[in-house]
Amino acid sequence: MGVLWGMAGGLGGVVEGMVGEEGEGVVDVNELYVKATIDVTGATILGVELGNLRGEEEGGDMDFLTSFRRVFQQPPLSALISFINLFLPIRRFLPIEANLGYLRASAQLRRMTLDIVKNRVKELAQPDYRNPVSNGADLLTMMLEGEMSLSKAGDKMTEDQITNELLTFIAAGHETSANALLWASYVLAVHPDIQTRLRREITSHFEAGKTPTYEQLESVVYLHNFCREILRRYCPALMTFREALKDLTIRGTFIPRGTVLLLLPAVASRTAWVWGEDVDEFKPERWENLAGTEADSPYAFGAFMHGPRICIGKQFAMVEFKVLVVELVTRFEFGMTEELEGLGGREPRTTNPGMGYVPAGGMRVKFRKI
Ligand code: HEM
Repeated sequence: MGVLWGMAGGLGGVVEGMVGEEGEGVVDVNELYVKATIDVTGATILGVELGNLRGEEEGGDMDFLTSFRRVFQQPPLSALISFINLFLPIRRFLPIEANLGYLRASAQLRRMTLDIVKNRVKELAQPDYRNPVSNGADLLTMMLEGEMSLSKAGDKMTEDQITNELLTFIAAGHETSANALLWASYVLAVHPDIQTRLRREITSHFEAGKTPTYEQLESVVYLHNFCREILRRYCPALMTFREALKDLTIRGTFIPRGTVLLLLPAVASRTAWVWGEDVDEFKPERWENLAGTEADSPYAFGAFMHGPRICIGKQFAMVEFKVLVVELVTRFEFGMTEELEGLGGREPRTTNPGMGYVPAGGMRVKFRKI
């Protein structure tokens, strides 16, 4: 929790710097939140300080960040190749720079992550070592400590396997969280009533000047409902895959064994016969009165999916999301830019194709220091 609050404070500080002396300004939250969640990923998954949010010139591991961004924030052509590659493995054969640059960056990112793993193994062999970034509470340190407690060599993961796991967490853990925060900022800007209530509920639960505990954070029911409603209405991960392990029939359609199914978690979360006719409205209070199919079925809310492949970072993601929302909403008022006002109540267009639910032209929101 301490690491997360520290990172949230850093984000608040950067926004404060952006709004300057006047205390008010327009901020491109897309770029900003991706930077913030990359830094959270660095600290909590790897136990390293990436310094992305502070700005490249002020330090941080630039080589790591450059390859990280090249892989996870791909330019449009590279993103299109990645999308096609999900269905047709073209990455291995395509000799164009958009593809080759991506392949080089991914190989470099892998090498650097493996180096971090190897270094941490050496660091942990020192008797008094304590990771200074995460205080020992990062995933890599915890995995290695777990491995060290295993007695049989055959039970242990190799450094390569650990690296693969870490890369999966890095890939899955930052953009989804950044998208959730982006849509939260949009909703706060366009619904001042929700913003006021959220701020009031938060401040009434926390002691001024003291870092809230996990229990205090979890006790703010409206915050919990607000965050779940964001994830329902603006489901950040658009798609995931499953393979049918046996022949089956779903609602009259026969699906042979081996079929790869594309699942769209957002569909259940935006279906009127599940959630009711007000499915498209943003209503945090709907979570207080769940009564129909949405209450009966655990599958109604699909943001993290279900079953053995459910998002393993779900609990962490919820805490991270809440901490960042608390930090921002208690330090700033959110308002609409002329651009958002010009949409006349319509939502910004989103990218297509894409793996995430992201506004096509980015998202700019007005921040005013409280
Ligand atoms: C609001 C934020 C997030 C959302 C909406 C989200 C959603 C998802 C979804 C839909 C999946 C696919 C699950 C499936 O196929 O059944 C997934 C997988 C995964 N998520 Fe998240 N996620 C979020 C944040 C995070 C964070 C912060 C982490 C890491 C700390 C994380 C780690 C993972 C991992 C490792 C997987 C792969 C699991 C596997 O392949 O078995 N996620 N996530």
